[in-house]
Amino acid sequence: MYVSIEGIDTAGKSTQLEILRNKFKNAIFTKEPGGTVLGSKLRQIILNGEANSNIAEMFLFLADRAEHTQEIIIPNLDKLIISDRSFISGIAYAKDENIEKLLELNRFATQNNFPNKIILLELSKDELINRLSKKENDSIEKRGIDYLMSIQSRMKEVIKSIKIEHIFIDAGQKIEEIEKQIEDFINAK
Ligand SMILES: Nc1ncnc2c1ncn2[C@@H]1O[C@H](COP(=O)(O)OP(=O)(O)O)[C@@H](O)[C@H]1O
Ligand SMILES: Cc1cn([C@H]2C[C@H](O)[C@@H](COP(=O)(O)OP(=O)(O)O)O2)c(=O)[nH]c1=O
Repeated sequence: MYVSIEGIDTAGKSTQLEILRNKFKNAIFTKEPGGTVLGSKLRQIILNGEANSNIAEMFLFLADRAEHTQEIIIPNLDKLIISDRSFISGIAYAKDENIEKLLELNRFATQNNFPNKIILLELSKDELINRLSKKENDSIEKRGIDYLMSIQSRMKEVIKSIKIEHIFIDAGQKIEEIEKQIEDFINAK
C-alpha cells in the first residue's frame, strides 16, 4: 500500500515520519523531491532557485516524480510505502496551472501510480507564521505566508476532487496525538 503524507512547509511531516519509522519497521520510507540519486540533484537545483521559469520548475519536480516512481514506488508496491509528499504537492505548488492539466501530467509521470491513502497535515496561519520564523527559509518558503496558505487550500481542493482515501489532520495538535491518528488511518482496512 502506497501512503503519502502531505502538508505545506513546517506542517510536521518530517517529525511524524521519524516516529513512524519506529512504528512501521518494514515499511519503505521515501520522499519527493529527493527520493532518488537523480531526485536529490534535482531538489538542490530547485531549492537553490535556479529555475527562472515556473514551468521549468514544475517539470523538474515531474522528473523527480518520474524517477521516484520508476525506482522506488513501482518496485515496492507489494509493501507499505510511506512517502513525504507526492503528486498532490506537485499540483498544489504549481498554483498558476490548471488542475486537470496537472493531473494528466502527473498521471503520465507516475505511470498512473498514485497513493492509495493520503494524509494531509493542516496548519493554521498563526502556527505557520510561528514555525517559519524558527527556521532558515528556502527559495519556495521565501514566497511567504499567504502563498503557503493558498497552497494548503489547493492541496485540500485537489485531495477532495480525486477518489483517493484521505484524512485531514490538525497539525497544531500535540505530536503524539497526530501520530496516533496517522497510525490508525494507515492501519485501517
Ligand atoms: N505537532 C507539533 N507541534 C509543535 N511543533 C511541531 C509539531 N510537529 C512539528 N513541529 C515543529 O515544527 C517544525 C517543522 O516540522 P517538520 O517536521 O520539519 O515539518 P515539515 O517536514 O512538514 O516541513 C520543527 O521545528 C518541528 O519541531
Ligand atoms: C514534491 C514537491 C515539492 N514542492 C515544494 C515543497 C517545498 O517547498 C519544497 C521542498 O520540499 P521538501 O523538501 O519536502 O520541503 P519541506 O521539508 O520544507 O516541506 O518543494 C513543490 O513545489 N512541488 C513538488 O512537486
